[in-house]
Amino acid sequence: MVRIHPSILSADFVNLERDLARIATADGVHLDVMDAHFVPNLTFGLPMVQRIAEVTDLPIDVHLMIDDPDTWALQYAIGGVDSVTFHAEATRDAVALARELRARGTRAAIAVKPGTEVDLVAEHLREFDMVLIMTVEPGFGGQSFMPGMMPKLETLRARARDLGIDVALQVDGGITDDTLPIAAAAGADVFVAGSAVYGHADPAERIAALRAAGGGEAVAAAAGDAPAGSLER
Ligand SMILES: O=C(CO)[C@H](O)[C@H](O)COP(=O)(O)O
Ligand SMILES: [Co+2]
Repeated sequence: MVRIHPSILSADFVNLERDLARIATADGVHLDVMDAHFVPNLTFGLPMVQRIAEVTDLPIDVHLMIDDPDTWALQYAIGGVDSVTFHAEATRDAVALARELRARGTRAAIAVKPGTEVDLVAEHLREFDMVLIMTVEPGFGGQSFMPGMMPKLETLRARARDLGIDVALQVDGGITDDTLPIAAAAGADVFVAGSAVYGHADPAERIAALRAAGGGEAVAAAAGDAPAGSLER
């Protein structure tokens, strides 16, 4: 299954409601929260996520690139937010945080930067609904895909198979028509795309093209399907 989650990082923040409407055929929307500490960039925080949740029916996938998610991540477990992703590198107790998120009805996801191994994540894979393998250094859109991250996906997909669990594997950074099939072959099933969607005149056409590149059928989460969420446990 190929799920496309456009990142609004490359959208027009002044015309965000319009740009959200343009990706209505996507499977979810990816919101990059950056604090200028964990990453060298600053985007937006909870008020913006709350407002976006009011105007879109798409399942929201919040990617927290912030220090101290143990303290802040639970704030994002609000209506309309399907999953909250925190970084392994910034979290004191990832298992405890994942359990708290799940207890609040939000899917829990853990992200790893390119330099972080996935051994510990693999060890506790049952605790997470999704693992985000960063295929660029977090902080900015428009960077080049790092194919060297593919063994991490293969390791986690094999581990999930061994455990008999269905965990979503997301990739984020440099996803295009050319790189999506590489990540899909390695085991990814949720694909974040910022510039490959919003860097073009017709985002809906780009979503369809990315799905086709993954060999996936159009599985658009039409408005009204949102409660089903974009990630299946
Ligand atoms: O988390 C991110 C950056 O840290 C973004 O989600 C990602 O970079 C999307 O942008 P693009 O598809 O243009 O690479
Ligand atoms: Co992201």
